[in-house]
Amino acid sequence: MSSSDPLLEELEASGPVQIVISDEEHHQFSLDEEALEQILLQERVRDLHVVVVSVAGAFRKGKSFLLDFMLRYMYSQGSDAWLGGTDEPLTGFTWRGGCERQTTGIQAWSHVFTVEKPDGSRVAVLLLDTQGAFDSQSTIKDCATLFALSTMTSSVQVRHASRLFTEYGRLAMEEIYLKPFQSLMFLIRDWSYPYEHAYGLDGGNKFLEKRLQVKQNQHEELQNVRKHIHSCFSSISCCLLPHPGLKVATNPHFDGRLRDIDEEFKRELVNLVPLLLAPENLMEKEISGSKVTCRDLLQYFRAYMKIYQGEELPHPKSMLQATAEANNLAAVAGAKDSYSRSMEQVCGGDRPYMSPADLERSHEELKQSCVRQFRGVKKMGGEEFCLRYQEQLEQEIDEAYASFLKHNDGKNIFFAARTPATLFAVMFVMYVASVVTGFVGLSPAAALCNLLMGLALLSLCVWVYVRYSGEFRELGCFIDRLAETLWEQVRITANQSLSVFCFSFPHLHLSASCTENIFYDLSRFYDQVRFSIRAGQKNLLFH
Ligand SMILES: Nc1nc2c(ncn2[C@@H]2O[C@H](COP(=O)(O)OP(=O)(O)OP(=O)(O)O)[C@@H](O)[C@H]2O)c(=O)[nH]1
Ligand SMILES: [Mg+2]
Repeated sequence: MSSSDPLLEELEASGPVQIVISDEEHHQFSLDEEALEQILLQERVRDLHVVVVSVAGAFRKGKSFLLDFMLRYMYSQGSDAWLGGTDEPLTGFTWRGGCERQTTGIQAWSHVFTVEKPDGSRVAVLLLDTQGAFDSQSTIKDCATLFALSTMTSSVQVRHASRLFTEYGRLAMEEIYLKPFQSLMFLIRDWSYPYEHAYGLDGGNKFLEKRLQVKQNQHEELQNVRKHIHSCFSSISCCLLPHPGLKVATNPHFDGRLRDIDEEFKRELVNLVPLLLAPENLMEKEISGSKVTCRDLLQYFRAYMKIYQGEELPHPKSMLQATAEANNLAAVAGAKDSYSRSMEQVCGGDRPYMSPADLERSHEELKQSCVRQFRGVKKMGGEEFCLRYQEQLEQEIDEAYASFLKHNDGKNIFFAARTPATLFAVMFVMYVASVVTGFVGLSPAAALCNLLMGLALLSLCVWVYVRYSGEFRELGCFIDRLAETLWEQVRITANQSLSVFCFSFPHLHLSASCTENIFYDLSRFYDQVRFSIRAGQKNLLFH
């Protein structure tokens, strides 16, 4: 790869990006949409299905530390030596020792990895780090918001045991009959009882099974959590990790190098990370049964963030509503993007001028196919809800068409020459008028005509200068508008005269619509003829 390779440059510049910002004072969170857009809307990944891996849990437990090993795995692209050199400091998401919290809000790794799965599909992998819960500065609502956000947006969440959000999942469940969350992995660190349950996934799963058993003598609430957690997540697992050693936990100068980490911990880490990130284990984010692309994920973030900005914790129903809304918005965005891309190919910047009728025909065809695409996406919220978004899509497509049309008009050489042509015409008419009026002795009228001719000439000079230099563009637009108004006036007057003419000579068989907009209809007529010839229907020519 050369150093000017954009992917290489992006890799070199990659780092943690704050996507959810926490306002400490007001206990509010806000989404940095621009930052998230820059990550998720990169051309390389925006249409790929996304795997979102997040690590959440109590504060100061080593979440960012673990994520940095995940980053090493992702960057090594399947190499066996992914864990790194013995003296390499651990970098990536910022981590440190001590008892003061480090990560706030939600951070994403700016580089979205692309991985080919064994079935040949390419997926995008996004890594998220979240603020730790239960620190002294956050309220219960803060913790709940962040947990819920990362649970709702990730396909695999690694976290310490918590029961806070299983309730959300359960209530949403009642209405959609699908498991609302995907994969949850409890990670239990500093496990001290390997003689009862061995380190790793097997021991962890056995431990979890035992813990999730419902017993009659348990408190009802605990029983409920145990019952419901399985109905909320498609898969739940547990992994037990050994203590990483005293240097990791207590040495203030520890910089993450492998030399200072216990062998046993490293051994388990080598097993754990591929369980989450190996191509065959990657799990795409799904919402209501359909896989989500990076572009869709942006909509979900926006929708969820909106409902978490209120004073209260949102009701599960509004979470469901937000999901349905985002679901539909994502389908709108996907369909509109298909429309814009196809139209770009038909009449984009580098394509030559196209006749308005051909353009309209392509627009209608593409609009139909994009609406079909929208309707084909599995969506939540019912038919009526979906119709609202279909209308929005149609409106957005029409708006995009209007700008494509304008752009296309701009490529028409006659359209571009309209202003100077009009000004020339004004000058010519005024010149003739001044000669005639001068000849019959109406000298004030002749002077007025001369003045108008001079003004038209001045406008023409200014217009040429503006077009050439790109300065005083406002003035240029004003002259364009003035010329257009004049042109339109002349056109309307000409049409009206033509109507009167047709009315007086009906045997000419000029249609009524033709008199309304003769120029446009003539071009349509011409296109129709051309189209008919192309279709081999030569008889249409004589209609
Ligand atoms: N005991 C123990 N310490 C660990 C483990 N993993 C990392 N640490 C240490 O935990 C400390 C905190 O690590 P971070 O990754 O910053 O923790 P965090 O959970 O991201 O912290 P916040 O962002 O503040 O919530 C560091 O000093 C790590 O060396 C572990 O498995 N066990
Ligand atoms: Mg952290």
